Amino acid sequence: NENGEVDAAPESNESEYLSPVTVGGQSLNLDFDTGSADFWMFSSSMPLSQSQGHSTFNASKSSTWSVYKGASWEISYGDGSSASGTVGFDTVDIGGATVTSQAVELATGVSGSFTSDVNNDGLVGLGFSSINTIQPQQQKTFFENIMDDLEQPVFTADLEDNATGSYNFGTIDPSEYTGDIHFTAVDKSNGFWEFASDTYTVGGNKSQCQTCSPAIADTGTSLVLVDDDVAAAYYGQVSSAVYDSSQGGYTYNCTESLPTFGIAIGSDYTATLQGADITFAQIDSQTCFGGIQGNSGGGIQIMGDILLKQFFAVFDGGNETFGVAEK
Ligand SMILES: CC1CCN(C(=N)N)CC1
Ligand SMILES: CC1CCN(C(=N)N)CC1
Repeated sequence: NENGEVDAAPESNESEYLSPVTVGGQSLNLDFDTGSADFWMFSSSMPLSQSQGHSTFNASKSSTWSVYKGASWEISYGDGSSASGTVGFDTVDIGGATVTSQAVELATGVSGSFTSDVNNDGLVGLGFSSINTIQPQQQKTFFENIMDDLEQPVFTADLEDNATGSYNFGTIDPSEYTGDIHFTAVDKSNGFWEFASDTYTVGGNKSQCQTCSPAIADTGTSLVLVDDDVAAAYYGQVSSAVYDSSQGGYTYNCTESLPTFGIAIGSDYTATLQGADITFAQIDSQTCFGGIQGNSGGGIQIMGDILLKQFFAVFDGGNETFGVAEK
């Protein structure tokens, strides 16, 4: 088996987690993103104005690189950022787990938010390859390529609050969680680790959903984005909360003690966040920005890092399930 384990280091404002990956002998810090399926890196063939401050991959320095002639890719993300470029194949090693011919996408252009995000040298998409953007032929993700060689066809995410956590490929490490892992079935038809989430709790009081959009487990999104009626119900219990369109979400007085928030993971477990773990950022001396926000009617609920970092998360490619445990 080819199990592998790497650190997941939180970026300064905990907006993302970065992990060291070796491609053709070159090491870069990449953002593992279960909400997408493209593996791409900043490259030496980008304008310096876009790559300054980043590590870049130089295909001509890799003895194992091969070009995917005529192929290209182009992706845009929920936050409006985007990237595009060319494609090749190389040996990818993530903490000892190795794929000898991984489709690797080299950026020839990225949007401003990637250039300014200097710790992020690219992404490892860990969603399903039905949403990979490579043309003329979609290519498999690192996990899809290695899954059958792993001890178990799983990867786990132990993201931490203000500390370095880890991603593990091939094993579920019992030292990383307590109690039971609560699994739910995954519907991969949209390319995400998607599951039903039909109830929620605010301050311990359970409510039935109204919009009831399916949820995805998404390591590449910072916040928890719930249906707008759920966000309104939550902040309705926070006396100083207002929807501040200039900030793009709900803000409140940082001195408030926030109610707990729970979200169903499938039909028999509610993942509950403590009030103290819900604030995402302080935006001025008195005002805080919530880690729970509405999805603007997006039709999907996104369980991002604000939630994932409070739990141990298991992505099971064999059973096509997703599970969380306390830790
Ligand atoms: C549905 C969206 C969730 C956020 N995204 C992502 N993590 N790459 C994009 C897709
Ligand atoms: C999936 C996300 C990764 C980080 N992003 C960024 N640096 N602009 C946004 C997309």
